[in-house]
Formats: sequence, structure tokens, C-alpha cells
Amino acid sequence: MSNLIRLDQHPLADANWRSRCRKELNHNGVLVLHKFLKPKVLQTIIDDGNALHPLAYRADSRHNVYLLEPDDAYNDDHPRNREIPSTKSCITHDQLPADSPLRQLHNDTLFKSFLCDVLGEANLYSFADPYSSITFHYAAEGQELGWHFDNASFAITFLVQKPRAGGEFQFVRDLRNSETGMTDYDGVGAVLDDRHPVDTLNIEEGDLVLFRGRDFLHRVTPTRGDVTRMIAVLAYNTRPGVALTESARMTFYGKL
Ligand SMILES: O=C(O)CCC(=O)C(=O)O
Ligand SMILES: [Fe+2]
Repeated sequence: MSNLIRLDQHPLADANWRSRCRKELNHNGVLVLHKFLKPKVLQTIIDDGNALHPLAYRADSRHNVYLLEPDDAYNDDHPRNREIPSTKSCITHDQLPADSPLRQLHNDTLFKSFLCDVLGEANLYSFADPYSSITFHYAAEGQELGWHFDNASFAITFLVQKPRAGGEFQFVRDLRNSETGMTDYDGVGAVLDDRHPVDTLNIEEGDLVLFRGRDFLHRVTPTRGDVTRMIAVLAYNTRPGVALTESARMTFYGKL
């Protein structure tokens, strides 16, 4: 049994509760487990995150919402190709303290079996490279993550530190269906031009977020004020032995 998680609020072992979580994730594309970890554990993660911030690698990039190479069939301004800036910074798994509670959480048997059930996966495995399984992502004042669809079918994030303002996770559903190949370029274009309503996720420090970002467009707005936005990303593969590609490692972490 994990001694990190507030199991009184989040009964991870309970089959009915798992089933409710799964339905909510599949229905909404996102599931928030508020105040997931015990307060002392959260404080350790906040302190670790702030201590590591000076070492973070800043990976400024420009990308389209599909995170793909441009498609020559469309012009540069078309929603398929339009370039958007992202300016976040990152710390990798190997840089975390040996006793980081996030290492224990990532490996926790009960937590993983809960995730498998909710995500509908048979097994979840750590990355084969030393960097990718747990990462801290930072957005200091002015830094942001531009609109995009994820490559992975699910993401698990933990909000470690909330900025004074900005740093909001915004999303728009139903603009893509990666199973059928449908994508709504008009809708994506309307979002990029600020002509489309967007939802904002209501999250606080210590909240765990599961989302299916491959089919919903999302971004994190620029941080405002002197408190840096910090999240921990808990990443898994559905097959063993998978490493992030070398080119992705260079792009995100600046090292091989
Ligand atoms: O920072 C967040 O809350 C979301 C991160 C995200 O969308 C990503 O890393 O793909
Ligand atoms: Fe994303």
C-alpha cells in the first residue's frame, strides 16, 4: 500500500471507484484527482522542483498543432502547418534526488494497477532511456506551451506549483479523431485565431491529471508573475523496452 497517496479521498483499490474514474476519463477526455498526495509528500516535491529549476534545459521551439513536419499540400498559414511557439524548460528523471517520492509513486504497484484499469491498458512500463519516465516541466514568467495534440494516447501530470496568474491548461474537444483520421481544420483555425470557445481546467497544486491529449487540442497559457509553473509528468509505455528517440531527446532535453 502506498504511504504517499491520500487513499481516504482516492480509494485506488476499489473496483467501483476505478470504474467511475474510467467512465469520467472516457467521457470527458480528462480526469482530475484533487489533492492526490499527502501534504508532506507534496511539500517535498515542491522543494525538489524548485531546487532543480536552475538546472532545467530550456527548449524553445516552433511547431504546428499536430507536432508533425509541415505538409506541402497546404500553405504555411493553414491550420495544418501554422507554426506556434513553445518555451518550456525541463528536468529529467536521472536528475531527481534518489529519494524523490515521485520515483516511488511511478513504481507503486497499486498506483500502476489503478492506472491500467482506468486507461484500459494491460500493462504499463517505464521508458528504457534514463530521462523520460519522470520529468519536471517549468514555465517561468512568459513561458508557455502552444496549442497541440499529443502523440501519446494518454498523459499523466501532477501540478506541483501553480503560478500567481496565467499558466492555465486550456482545451477544446472534438477537433480530431485519431482512430478515424478525422481532423477539423476549420475548428483548429478558429482556435488559433481566438475565435473559438475554449475550456479551462480547474486545477490546484497537488492535483493529479489524466488526459487523452491525442484527440483534444490543448495548451498552457503564458505564466504571469514571479512564481514558476511546475508540473511533474509521469510517463509510461504500453510495451517494455521503449526509449524516446534520440532526436526527441535532443529536442526536449538537449542531451542523448
Ligand atoms: O503542462 C501541462 O499541464 C500539460 C503538458 C502537455 O500538454 C504536454 O507535455 O504535452
Ligand atoms: Fe500535451
